[in-house]
Amino acid sequence: MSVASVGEIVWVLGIVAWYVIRYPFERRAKRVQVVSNARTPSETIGLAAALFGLAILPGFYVATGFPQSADYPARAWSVALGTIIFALALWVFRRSHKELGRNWSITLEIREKHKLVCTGPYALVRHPMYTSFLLMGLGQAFLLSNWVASLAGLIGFAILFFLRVNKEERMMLENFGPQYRTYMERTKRIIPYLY
Ligand SMILES: C[S@@+](CC[C@H](N)C(=O)[O-])C[C@H]1O[C@@H](n2cnc3c(N)ncnc32)[C@H](O)[C@@H]1O
Repeated sequence: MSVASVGEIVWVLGIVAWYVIRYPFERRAKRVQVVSNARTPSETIGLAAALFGLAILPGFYVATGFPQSADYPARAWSVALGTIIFALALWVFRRSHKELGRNWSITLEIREKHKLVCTGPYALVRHPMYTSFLLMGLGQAFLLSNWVASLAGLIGFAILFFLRVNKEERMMLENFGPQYRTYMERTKRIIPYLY
C-alpha cells in the first residue's frame, strides 16, 4: 500500500471517529430547550465552509483522486505527524464535548438552564472545540498529499472561526455578564497562553 493511501485511510477513520463522538451530543441537543438564538447568515456561511473544507472536499478527493494535478509526493513522516495531530484533535474534541455536556449547540444558542463552563479544557482556553478544528485542519494538511484537499481544512476552519468567534463571545457576555468577562481575562481563545 502506498504512503498516500495510508494517509487517506487515516483521514477517513479520523472523520468516522469524529462523527461517532459528535452523534450523541446532536441527539441530546434536540431534547434541551433553546432559549435564545444568535444565528445569522454569516453563521450559516461559516458552518458550510467548515463542513466543505474539513469533510466534503477532502472526502471527494479521497473518493475520486480529483484534482490529480494538485497532487504532490506523500512522505511517511508527514503521514505519521498528521496521524498524531489528528488523534490529538479527536481527544480535544471529545474532552470539550464532555465538559460542555447539555450546554453544547452546533450554532450560537443559549439553552434552558445554560451554565458557563470554565473547567477541563475550558480552564485553559475559551474555545477548545475550535482548537480541535484547527488541529483537525492541520492533521488533514499533513495526511493528504494534494494541495487542494490538504489546505481546504485550514481555510474552512479559519472562515468559521473568524466569522463566529466575536459574535459568540458577545452572546456569552450578554448572557453571563461579569462572570464571562472575568473568565475572558484569565483565558486565551484557542491556543493556551498565546492566543
Ligand atoms: C459549537 S459550541 C463551541 C463552544 C466553544 N466555542 C468551543 O470552541 O469549545 C457553541 C456553543 O457553546 C456554548 N458555549 C460556548 N462557550 C461556553 C462555555 N464556556 N460555557 C458554556 N457554554 C458555552 C454557546 O452556547 C455556543 O452556542
